[in-house]
Amino acid sequence: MELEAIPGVGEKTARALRELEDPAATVESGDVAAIARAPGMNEARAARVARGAIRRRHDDASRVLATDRAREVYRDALGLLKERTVTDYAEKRLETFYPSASASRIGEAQAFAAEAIDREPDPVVLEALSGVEPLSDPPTVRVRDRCLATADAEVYARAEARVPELSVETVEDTRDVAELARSYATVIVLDETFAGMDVEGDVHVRPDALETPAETVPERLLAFFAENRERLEAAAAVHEAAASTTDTTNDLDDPAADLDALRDALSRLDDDGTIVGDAELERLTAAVDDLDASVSTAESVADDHLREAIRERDVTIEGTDFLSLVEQGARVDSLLDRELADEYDTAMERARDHLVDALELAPEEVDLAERVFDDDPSFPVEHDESAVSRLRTELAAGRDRRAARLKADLAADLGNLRDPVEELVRDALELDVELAIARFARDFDCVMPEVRDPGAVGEEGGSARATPDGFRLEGGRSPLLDVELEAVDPVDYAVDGVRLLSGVNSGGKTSTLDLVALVVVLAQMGMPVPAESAEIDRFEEVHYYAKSQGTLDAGAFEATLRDFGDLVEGADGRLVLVDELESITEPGASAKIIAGILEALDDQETTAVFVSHLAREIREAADYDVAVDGIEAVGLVDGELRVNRSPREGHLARSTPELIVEKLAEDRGGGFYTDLLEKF
Ligand SMILES: Nc1ncnc2c1ncn2[C@@H]1O[C@H](COP(=O)(O)OP(=O)(O)OP(=O)(O)O)[C@@H](O)[C@H]1O
Repeated sequence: MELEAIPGVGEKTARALRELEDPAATVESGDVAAIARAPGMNEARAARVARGAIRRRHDDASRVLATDRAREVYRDALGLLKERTVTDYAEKRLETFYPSASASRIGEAQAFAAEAIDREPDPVVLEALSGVEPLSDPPTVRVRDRCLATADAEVYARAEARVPELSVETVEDTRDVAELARSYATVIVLDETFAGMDVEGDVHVRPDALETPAETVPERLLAFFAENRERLEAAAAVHEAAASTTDTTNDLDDPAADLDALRDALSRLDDDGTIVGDAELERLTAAVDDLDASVSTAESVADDHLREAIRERDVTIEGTDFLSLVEQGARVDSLLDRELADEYDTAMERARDHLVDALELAPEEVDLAERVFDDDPSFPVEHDESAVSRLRTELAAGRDRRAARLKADLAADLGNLRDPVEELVRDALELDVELAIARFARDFDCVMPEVRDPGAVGEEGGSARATPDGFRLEGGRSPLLDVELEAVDPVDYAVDGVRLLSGVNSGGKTSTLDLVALVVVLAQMGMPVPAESAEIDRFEEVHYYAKSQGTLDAGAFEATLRDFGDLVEGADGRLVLVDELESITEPGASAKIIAGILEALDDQETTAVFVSHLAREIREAADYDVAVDGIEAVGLVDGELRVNRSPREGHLARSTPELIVEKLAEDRGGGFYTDLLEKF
């Protein structure tokens, strides 16, 4: 796939995306975290790329959100969903859901959401999700005791790119390789031509070394798993929590990775990528570290023994010995040797035993240890430094061999888990996306709406675009209202064509427009909507104009009129929601302007609701029979309006002033108020 063909992906972004392992598949997967792994990419940009890929797949160039207020409603809708995520990933992933006019895109998103809303948002699963994050690549580890060698310039370049962990050295002949083997513990030669050479040291000829990084640099896998340990454990916990809930709707597919194998592998790995939990490696490591201290303690053990022995011994010196001692400076140790030979042997025995015990030496190491204490007798006892050094070299080599073998074994196990854990984590993160949708649906008693093909209903044979069927809501309850959900009165409202919506002050006209906009935006995102039932046309564009704050100056007024000029000349299949357009200028002119706009829209296949307090005046100014709906006050109770929030079709609602005059007329029984009432 041409990455540049994705809307919003330029040359620079495409170049970054090409750094991914499988750019096309990753971008198509919608996996925001995986896309965000491209260099210089963050999750917000990754979400835009994923959205672009979705648009491309569905050949969807629609721009449903046509006005600022429509975009605000989308942000609110997205906000309600995002509030219900646990992970940052799910927040960003939800941004790939946008209101679309493409039937196939809406269908795809609806299929995802329909499955999601069946899930049970179990608190244990949500808790477990809090530790899950997308897997991250640790910084490159430098391995200094191993190198790659080649005589080929091309192989050299490839080796540097593929295995940045190791130095790559140029060699021309076996002598060069031998030279390298003296500086590096292990040399991996990449050229077949060196096969069969006889060089001392740990030298391997492995032309496939670049293709088998798990063997060549097991450290890479170990570092990856060490870095991601907590995320992996959390993802495993999510799978287990999901599997253990009583509700089977929570089951994830069988986890991609064998969780026991994963836990076992992780238990063998330290946070710095080294091996833990191997008694033999621990013994060898401790032996190397404690060697000097143990030698010196062993000396003390021997000295203590000798000191004790000497203290308790009566030594008789023959006269000649004594004389030679005095005259010739004969050494005391020769005397010691003779007099305390047995004791000295015992002392050395104890020193050796101490060393073997303290370092927990294995039988094959004992021989070297014994040589540390087989010097000439002396007091205090002295060790043989070169024997200590040999022992140290032997132990360190044993430790390194063991560590290398364990690393290779562990890397082999982890290599099998590398791809499955990607899936394990992605499934857990995707579960969070689904649970957010499920919680949203539950919190607001949502239903999956029916998104109709425009013109598909009510038109014989489904000819070209028919009269719009608009929208039909039953029991809609807007989560955006400033009252508790329990206190929200459900709203029924169905509109096809162009309507004026009249009603008392604070009756809920603006809230009705908000509800309609929210339901349409959510529905075209493929999401459930807060209603008992909802059917909507698949709108090409949503134009929602909020009420202006006060009268506009001449310039702003002209700009607004131009907007509406464009609007009436626009394409079919739009939803137009306008709130009290009259507030932009004086009432007389407003009524004429609104009437003119309604006339123009009525000729088109547009669904429109204009909220206005000037319904009567507009009707008079219009040259056709404008349809008017009304949010009615049922009456005034204790100075408070009782309202039926569901607009009544074909009904011009009485205004608040009219209602108050009516009440006064009733109270006083005739006179001024009754006359006044007649003027309405
Ligand atoms: N369906 C509803 N359920 C409960 N309360 C509602 C509902 N709709 C609106 N309200 C309440 O009424 C208030 C006023 O609603 P809204 O602003 O939509 O009325 P309006 O008819 O547009 O008012 P105005 O004519 O003054 O512009 C809201 O802030 C909300 O508290």
